[in-house]
Amino acid sequence: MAKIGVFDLSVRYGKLTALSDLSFTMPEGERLFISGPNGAGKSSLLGAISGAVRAAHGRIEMDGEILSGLGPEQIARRGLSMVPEGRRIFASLSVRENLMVGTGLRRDESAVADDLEAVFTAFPILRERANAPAGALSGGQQQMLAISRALMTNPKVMMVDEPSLGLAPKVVDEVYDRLCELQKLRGLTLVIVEQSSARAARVGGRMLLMRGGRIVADGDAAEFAAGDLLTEAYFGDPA
Ligand SMILES: Nc1ncnc2c1ncn2[C@@H]1O[C@H](COP(=O)(O)OP(=O)(O)OP(=O)(O)O)[C@@H](O)[C@H]1O
Repeated sequence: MAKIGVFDLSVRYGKLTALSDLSFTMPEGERLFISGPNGAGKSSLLGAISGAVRAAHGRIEMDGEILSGLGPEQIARRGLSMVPEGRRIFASLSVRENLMVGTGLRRDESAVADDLEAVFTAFPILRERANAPAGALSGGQQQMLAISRALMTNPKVMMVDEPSLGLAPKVVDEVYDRLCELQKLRGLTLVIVEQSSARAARVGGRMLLMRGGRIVADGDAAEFAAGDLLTEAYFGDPA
């Protein structure tokens, strides 16, 4: 059974069609990059899966259960967590308070404490700065905080919208290294919006290339970057 299944999904904003009859499935533990130019529909796809954006038609499933029609909180309770574009941390709250925001739906207090320890072990800087206001962190540290906050919900599936946005290449490397370690450690199914197919190829995984609200290619990220120079030239590559 697929971990995530998307079937004939369409999303419209008024008269504008953002996603058009889009379908794909992904198995548990997969790392899937979603790439494509501005306006391709990448964020709309993540929004529809997480319940933040309403589908015009189609069906989304997780572990065979239909998610369509459920709200973001109900979907989060089923184990799907989202790291939004722009990170959206609470600048005036401390790092620790930001992390605890992610645990609002959980009742398992001792497991929450274990997860906090695991996050602090993965990102020692967050332990060091636990009582500092999150707004005082650097951009890369804020991205790590946003990822950690999502992990504190104890997700099975995590979706990250453009983790490299506005970060220096070296910091992006570090964010991806940690993300991949955590995926392995927790057996996460990971969906990442990444504009740079070269970056996706370096990290490794499957890639869906979107354009105009449709999937135009689906394959190994490394093969895209190595073999399809025309695509690369057409879409450009900010990395
Ligand atoms: N809330 C909204 N209301 C109206 N139109 C929207 C809304 N959100 C997105 N759109 C439009 O839907 C299309 C898909 O946008 P979306 O943000 O999903 O693409 P994207 O691939 O994530 O783009 P980017 O890389 O720029 O973030 C675009 O034409 C966009 O202008």
